[in-house]
Amino acid sequence: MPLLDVRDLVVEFPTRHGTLTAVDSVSFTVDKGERLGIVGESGAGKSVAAFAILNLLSRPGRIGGGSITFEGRDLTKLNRQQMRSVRGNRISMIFQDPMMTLNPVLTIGTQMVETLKAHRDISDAEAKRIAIARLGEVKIPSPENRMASYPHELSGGMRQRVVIAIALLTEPALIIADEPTTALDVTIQAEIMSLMLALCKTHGVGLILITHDLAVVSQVTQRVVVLYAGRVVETGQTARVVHDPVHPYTRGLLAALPGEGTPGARLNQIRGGMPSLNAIPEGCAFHPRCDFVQDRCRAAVPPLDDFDGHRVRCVRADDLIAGAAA
Ligand SMILES: Nc1ncnc2c1ncn2[C@@H]1O[C@H](COP(=O)(O)OP(=O)(O)OP(=O)(O)O)[C@@H](O)[C@H]1O
Repeated sequence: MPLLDVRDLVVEFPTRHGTLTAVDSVSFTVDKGERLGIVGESGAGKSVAAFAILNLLSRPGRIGGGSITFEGRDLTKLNRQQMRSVRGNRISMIFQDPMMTLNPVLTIGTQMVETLKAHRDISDAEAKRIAIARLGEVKIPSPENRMASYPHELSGGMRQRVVIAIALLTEPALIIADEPTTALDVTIQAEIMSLMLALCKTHGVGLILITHDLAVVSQVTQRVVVLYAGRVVETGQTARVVHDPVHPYTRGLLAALPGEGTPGARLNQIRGGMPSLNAIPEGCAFHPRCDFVQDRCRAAVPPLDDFDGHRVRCVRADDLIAGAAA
């Protein structure tokens, strides 16, 4: 049984003009200790899917269907109190902005001790000992002294390290990290990603890494889900998807990665942009941006076809795999 089994998840936002579907029948699993990437441009539905897992959708967002089974329990059926025993305990979340997690008026030590004591029946001294050990693990220099620091006394990178230490405090089975390094300097981004990868391995913790960056997905994850306009368009082993992408959207994301020798330059951007939820194109939602579009692409949403464990939602997948598409 997978650690997390998200099946046919639908997330919708009711509005005066009708119900908008941000996540449309999305399924994926995460095994114990496995690292899964969820990738797509802004507006693909990545964060909304993650928030749905943790029952953190902001109103009027709601789960419109599907199931989210974690450690054998359907999270969509838990009450608030039951959910509190999962969130921040069995599943931790790391956000882009460390200040979404850190309280500016409390010292790092106080926050860590309080977090631990909220979930464990342990003494202050024991909680402090664990907190210092975790700060050491995320390579915070002189962790004992840092316990007395306030978040504003740390750099952005150090703050995110503290957030990672907090995420690990309760020995969760799963961490959901939503663009955890996007707000940091490029050099620090790589350091923090390597640290997260190492810690996930050491602790055997599963990871859902949400990002727009396939290069990071390739570095950190074992499997990947590519989302476009709320739907899975391609999924499979990361190495296979990155080396032999099939869906024109995945190919476009890879072609748009900065090339060697052109730091920061974004070549070959996919033309156009992600549609807004009230204007998702008929048929394949990607068809207006696709170089391989045919009439049938506009007719119906293509199925997610399985090519030996590599799944692709494109009616031209066979042509693309054979290199025969034009
Ligand atoms: N509270 C809300 N009300 C209405 N629509 C919303 C709300 N929150 C998100 N959406 C819409 O849901 C869609 C998916 O948003 P989401 O934040 O999941 O995208 P994302 O892929 O995580 O992008 P980003 O990288 O920008 O966070 C977007 O079109 C967004 O406008």
